[in-house]
Amino acid sequence: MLEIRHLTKVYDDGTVALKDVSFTVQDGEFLVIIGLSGSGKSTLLRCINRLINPTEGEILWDGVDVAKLEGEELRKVRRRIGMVFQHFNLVKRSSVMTNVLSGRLGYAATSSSVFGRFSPADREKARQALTRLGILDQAHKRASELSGGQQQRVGIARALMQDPKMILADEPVASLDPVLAHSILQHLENLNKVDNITVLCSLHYLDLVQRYASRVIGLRAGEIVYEGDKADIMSITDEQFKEIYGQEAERMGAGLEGSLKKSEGGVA
Ligand SMILES: Nc1ncnc2c1ncn2[C@@H]1O[C@H](COP(=O)(O)OP(=O)(O)OP(=O)(O)O)[C@@H](O)[C@H]1O
Repeated sequence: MLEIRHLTKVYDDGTVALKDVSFTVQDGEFLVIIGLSGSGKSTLLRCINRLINPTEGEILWDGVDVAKLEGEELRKVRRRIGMVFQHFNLVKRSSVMTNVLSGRLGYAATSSSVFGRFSPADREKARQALTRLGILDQAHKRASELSGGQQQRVGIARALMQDPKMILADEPVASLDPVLAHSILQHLENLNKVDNITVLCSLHYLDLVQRYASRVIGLRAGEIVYEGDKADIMSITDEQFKEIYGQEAERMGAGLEGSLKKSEGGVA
């Protein structure tokens, strides 16, 4: 279980990005975070794995306060938290395989992996991850040669190499078209349902929120202004969604489900 208690982040320039944020995430949830641009979604996700250091508050993960960890203890916790980024964050000139293997670096006992000598077991694990994401045939291409949807699948395969207990996905489909967005979210849903990996994901289309979230929190100016479970999400109106999200809120469009069968990455 993840318990965020009174989390506050004030950046060096005085910007208050999170203000006394508290919520709990049970293991196995698919929590979606919604909120306008600038509302604090990225800051919140990045505080949880300490890519950003919170100013105040606790991040209790199975009772351990991640906000207080340092050194080896922080490294051990971090390697169980996969991260998926809007712009994929791949090393574009490296191969897909190398990018996926890099997800294993947190487990490296020596520096050998840094120089490209991953163990046969790690390589097999990477092949399995790529197979699961449907892109094993791309393994030896440069990451830059892949389409956006394929690159995001590499990003998920890389996260999978960490044997994550939790995945933080920061606007993972914001750079993708609707069909690819569903394909990527289906992969995350598959990891959530089949492997019981907790997912925390920021999204901004109501259709996607309703389709994938088991629970939603809404942020506005760094504060939680909405919390809803599956039933609440399904009954939310466009007007209510706009109240939380602002006028930018929109639907991706009807009739997508039918076209998914043809998409390149549906988890059939
Ligand atoms: N390094 C930083 N230094 C100062 N202010 C920052 C920094 N990073 C983010 N902010 C500010 O903190 C607030 C929250 O930003 P954050 O990126 O977390 O929001 P967000 O909801 O993820 O927005 P977006 O969807 O645009 O990424 C914004 O006002 C932003 O300008």
